[in-house]
Amino acid sequence: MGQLIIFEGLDGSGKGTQTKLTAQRLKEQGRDLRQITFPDYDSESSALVKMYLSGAFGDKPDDVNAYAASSFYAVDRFASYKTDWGEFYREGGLVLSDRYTTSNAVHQCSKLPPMHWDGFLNWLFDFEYKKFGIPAPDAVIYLAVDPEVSQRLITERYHGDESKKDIQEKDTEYLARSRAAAEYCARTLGWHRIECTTADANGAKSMRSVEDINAEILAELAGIL
Ligand SMILES: Cc1cn([C@H]2C[C@H](O)[C@@H](COP(=O)(O)O)O2)c(=O)[nH]c1=O
Repeated sequence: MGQLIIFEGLDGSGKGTQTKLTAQRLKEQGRDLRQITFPDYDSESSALVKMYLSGAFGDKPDDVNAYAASSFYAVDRFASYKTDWGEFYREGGLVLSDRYTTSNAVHQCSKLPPMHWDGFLNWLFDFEYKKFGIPAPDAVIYLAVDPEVSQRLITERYHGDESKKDIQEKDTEYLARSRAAAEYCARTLGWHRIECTTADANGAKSMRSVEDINAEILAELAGIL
């Protein structure tokens, strides 16, 4: 079996950028690897995910319960494993993924009261890793960002056009609950937490530089790969 490393974080945490940069740096060091990302929007397997995110089942994330929404994303992952990277992984390859089952852990957990989180997480990992049979990650790099900073980054990404946000991005209360769930998962599931926000002398918060964050990620991975 190969190794599977996940990059996780809330929307606007820079996961995509860090996954790409880490892949590039590891390739420069001579590592052969595959880089994947979820949802797999280019594949038909993401049809249900697209319907859900565009509001076909209701315009609030809570209109689709944690278990049903998780199954849409799980099917997308199963298809990608079977048709794209499974063989490479089974033959010993290194796979870096921008989001994975861990995104269901963060974003779907948050639809449930905290007392049900452990039960949901047990169900989720059994469902995806045991019943579906896709691999469990070897390590999860969790990019922690102050919610105020990540909201600013999401708005900038869409140039202030709120209508471009998907139903999860629009719901600020849901995002706050997702942050709580992410911190809980990082703490209880042994994720490697990288603090991506810094504050200046006046307390103004901003993101650390991409290179600075990446150097910390590479140092973490040096102990894993
Ligand atoms: C991959 C994945 C994403 N999500 C959520 C996170 C985002 O709010 C949303 C869309 O992902 P994106 O922002 O990376 O395009 O889907 C899950 O809830 N479970 C998953 O397994």
